[in-house]
Amino acid sequence: MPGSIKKAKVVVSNLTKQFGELLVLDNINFNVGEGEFLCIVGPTGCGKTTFLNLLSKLIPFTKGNIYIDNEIADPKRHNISFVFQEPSCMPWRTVRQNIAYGMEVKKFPQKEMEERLEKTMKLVGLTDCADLYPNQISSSMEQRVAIARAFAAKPDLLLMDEPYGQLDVKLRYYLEDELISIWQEFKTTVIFVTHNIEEAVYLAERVLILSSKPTTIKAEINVDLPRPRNFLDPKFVEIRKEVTDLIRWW
Ligand SMILES: Nc1ncnc2c1ncn2[C@@H]1O[C@H](COP(=O)(O)OP(=O)(O)OP(=O)(O)O)[C@@H](O)[C@H]1O
Repeated sequence: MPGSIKKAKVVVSNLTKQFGELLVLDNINFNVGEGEFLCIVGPTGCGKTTFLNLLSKLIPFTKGNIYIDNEIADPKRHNISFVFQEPSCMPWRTVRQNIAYGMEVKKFPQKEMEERLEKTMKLVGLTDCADLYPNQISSSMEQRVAIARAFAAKPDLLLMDEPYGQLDVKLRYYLEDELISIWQEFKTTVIFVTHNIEEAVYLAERVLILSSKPTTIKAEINVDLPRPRNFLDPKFVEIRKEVTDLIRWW
């Protein structure tokens, strides 16, 4: 874990998931540091989405446990936000109202809500569209709204499931930089799942590499490169190759 991270925010302990006879996740153990950006990569069908669903307690696990701030993770007590591959905006709310939603639910004081709202919209370049409705903006803009909403609500843990999977490469590079800016500003603890090894090495402080089923953690790679990262930096290329070699299942 990078030296700047002192405290474990999330502890995943002996996590096991079976669907009937099918053992998907097999005794997974790891910690996520407070404010860390962790990426998870792994072969198709190894259980990445299942894993995020377990973390957010959308589905029950077979064995093991997840702790947040040393307590058993509980969606009633902890704020676990999720950003999916498909943007999910409420069509009857404007951009501003969509971003404010999580803060309203959590009853943020009005002044704090307005400050965070303005700051977030600026960080993701949405200030000029604040009063538009989701059907008036592009789907990449909608995804920015979903991401802004998730960060604005001060989650204990933010789970991201391939949020840029549908976007073209150029736009994705741009949004990845934007994501790092907002993460650096709010110091949120993030778990980001992706198929894309380059994306993982670009974003993460640490990459967890999952095996194929029954899935375990095959390796863990620290990415100690300065930001903004450069895809052509020989050290970047070296880490990308290391992750690729570890994930290779063909
Ligand atoms: N509700 C379910 N019932 C039975 N099996 C399931 C269920 N959900 C997922 N699985 C199985 O669990 C395994 C892991 O699925 P999951 O979607 O989590 O993988 P993934 O790594 O996210 O896949 P991908 O890389 O394609 O996104 C797969 O074999 C899938 O068929």
